[in-house]
Amino acid sequence: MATKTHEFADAASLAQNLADAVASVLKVAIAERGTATIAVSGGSTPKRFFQSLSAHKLDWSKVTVTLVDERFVPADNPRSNHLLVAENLLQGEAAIARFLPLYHKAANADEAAKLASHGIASLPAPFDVVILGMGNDGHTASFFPGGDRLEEALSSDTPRGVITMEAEGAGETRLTLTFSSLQDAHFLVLHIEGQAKKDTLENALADGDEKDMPVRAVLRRAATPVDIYWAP
Ligand SMILES: O=C(O)[C@H](O)[C@@H](O)[C@H](O)[C@H](O)COP(=O)(O)O
Repeated sequence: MATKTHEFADAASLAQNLADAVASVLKVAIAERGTATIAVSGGSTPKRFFQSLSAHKLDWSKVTVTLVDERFVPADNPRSNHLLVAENLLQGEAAIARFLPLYHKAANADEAAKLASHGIASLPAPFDVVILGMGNDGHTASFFPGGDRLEEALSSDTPRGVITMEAEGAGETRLTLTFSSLQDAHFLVLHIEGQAKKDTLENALADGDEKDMPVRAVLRRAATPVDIYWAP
């Protein structure tokens, strides 16, 4: 279990420091490869970080932004992670970045997941940056406890790509990157805030089954050491 924790006095300084670190990784990727990729999570936590990152001066025309997971809803739905990213990250300097959606207007979520997988497969692997969040139930991405395809999503044998996930705590049907898609990112971040999430993390770092707290799969088995960013 390789993790490094970065604690900050408040959310604003976390957002600025994480944005600085991510921008540095993206710049190196662009310098070395001519392109850069970042997969981000939704939820309420990352909004300030997105806004800080969007102000960074780098060649955003060389950056592809995608999602770690998405609700199976169109981008005009208030629950859409695409909408959250469009309104908070794809602004300012970052407005010209390419966005690769997971949601597609398809007959069903499985068809949308297949289309999303094709899109992800078109990107160089591994991701340069993956930003994960965590729920107080120990989910990350859309790896929810009790998820109908949780075992498949977490299996190292499941190829890179996007699969659907149904779970009691998930609300709509989800589209999620598989564990193998995100676990070897060059910069793998778990961004959490508040004491409740810190307590949940301590629980996740203790013994227990991955199925009960799926974030354990990332904390225990990710090829890349996880950088945990936390503020009260
Ligand atoms: O689509 C989502 O909601 C996210 O990908 C999800 O995994 C999120 O990171 C956690 O649920 C934490 O959400 P909060 O930041 O709102 O606590």
